Amino acid sequence: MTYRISSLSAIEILDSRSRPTLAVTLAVDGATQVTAGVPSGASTGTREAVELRDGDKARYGGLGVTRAVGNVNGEIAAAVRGREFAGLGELDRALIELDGTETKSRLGANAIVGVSMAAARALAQSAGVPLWRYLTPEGVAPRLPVPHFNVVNGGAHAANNLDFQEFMIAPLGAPTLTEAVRAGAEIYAKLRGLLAGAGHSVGLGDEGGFAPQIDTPEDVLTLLVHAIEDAGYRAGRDGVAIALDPAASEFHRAGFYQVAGEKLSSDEMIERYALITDRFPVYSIEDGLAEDDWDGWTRLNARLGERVQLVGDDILVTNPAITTEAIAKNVANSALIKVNQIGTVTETLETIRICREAGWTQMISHRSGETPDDFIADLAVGTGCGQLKTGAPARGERVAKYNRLITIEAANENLPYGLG
Ligand SMILES: O=C(O)[C@@H](CO)OP(=O)(O)O
Ligand SMILES: [Mg+2]
Repeated sequence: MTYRISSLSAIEILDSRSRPTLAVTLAVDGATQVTAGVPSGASTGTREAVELRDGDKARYGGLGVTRAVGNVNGEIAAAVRGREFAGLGELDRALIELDGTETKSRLGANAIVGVSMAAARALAQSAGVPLWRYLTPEGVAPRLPVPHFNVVNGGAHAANNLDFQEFMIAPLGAPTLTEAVRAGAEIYAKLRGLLAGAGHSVGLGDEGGFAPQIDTPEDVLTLLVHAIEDAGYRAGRDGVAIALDPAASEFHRAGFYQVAGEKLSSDEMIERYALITDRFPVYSIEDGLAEDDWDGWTRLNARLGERVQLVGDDILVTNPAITTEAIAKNVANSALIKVNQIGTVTETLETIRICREAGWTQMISHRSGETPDDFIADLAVGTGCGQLKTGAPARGERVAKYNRLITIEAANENLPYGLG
């Protein structure tokens, strides 16, 4: 079966950080139009596909995306509208070829990923199946992922507080997705009370988590365990576990990891994580070391990889070739998956496949700049990877994804929940 893109256009809208991004609208074979909102990161890996921004300081301080919008409405639409495609893979390959650069910098990864996401949605619609089912690879069993609620925000996602970027609670032991969301919301409420009671700010960071002025990651973890237990849950893998994303590239300066006033070598940082995972129910650490510290990553994986999930984000950037190299070098045991880091849905699915076949786990992820688009909820269910991180259980653009998971669960009682 083939299909034709009958309409394709884009406009500039705002993301959750009040920065411009794209909404791409597309239809196939004259059917109803669908839209995709393009996400955008703040702590980006240097090898990510490149977002095209206008650079015109007079508009949005240079962050406008009218050139990327123009590329969708102009060159991309001219190249793909009316043309026959056998499927999403063929369209994505055409977009990659049209762009012609390694990093999608000519037309913009933000332009290309919006077209790719909208096309996937339109194809699911024309096949008469939910998006998650359309995205399910052959031979893979879909499942509802463990939501990873980022309840304390630091690093590049909040002003002047913690060095570690994300402290997430993950209800691994919840019986269902809906109960996992309830646990997340109840613990979030308890945490607000604990923070306020201790005189901390309960202002929010970019991903809806609290952004208190607390010095050390260990102090935050102590509070989190309290919040989990006060809410009536068990802290640990059989209840509610904790996942970290220190986003260490951001505090790796002059060859040292600079945490809470200390200057740590790679090996000292690794030992700090060993202590943290001994003391607290931390089951997963993403970007524990910097993206250019591959040797450190290998030692981290040798030291903790047997008992802790070590997730590569900035170091892998959802890139199939880099991920393949990282697997060969044994630098981690898990990959963070962000559609806009690589720029097409097809390449994203390819990176997921590579991980699955190597026995690496995968966690689907939002960006710190989001729209209410809930594409990634379906991607997480369809690929059966068992993990999704999409911020706190607060703020509309984050809650949209969790609510989408609840809706999928309600309509599909037989879908299993959990890591798998
Ligand atoms: O580091 C991360 O994992 C992401 C999402 O939480 O942040 P950003 O989108 O800013 O890169
Ligand atoms: Mg990260």
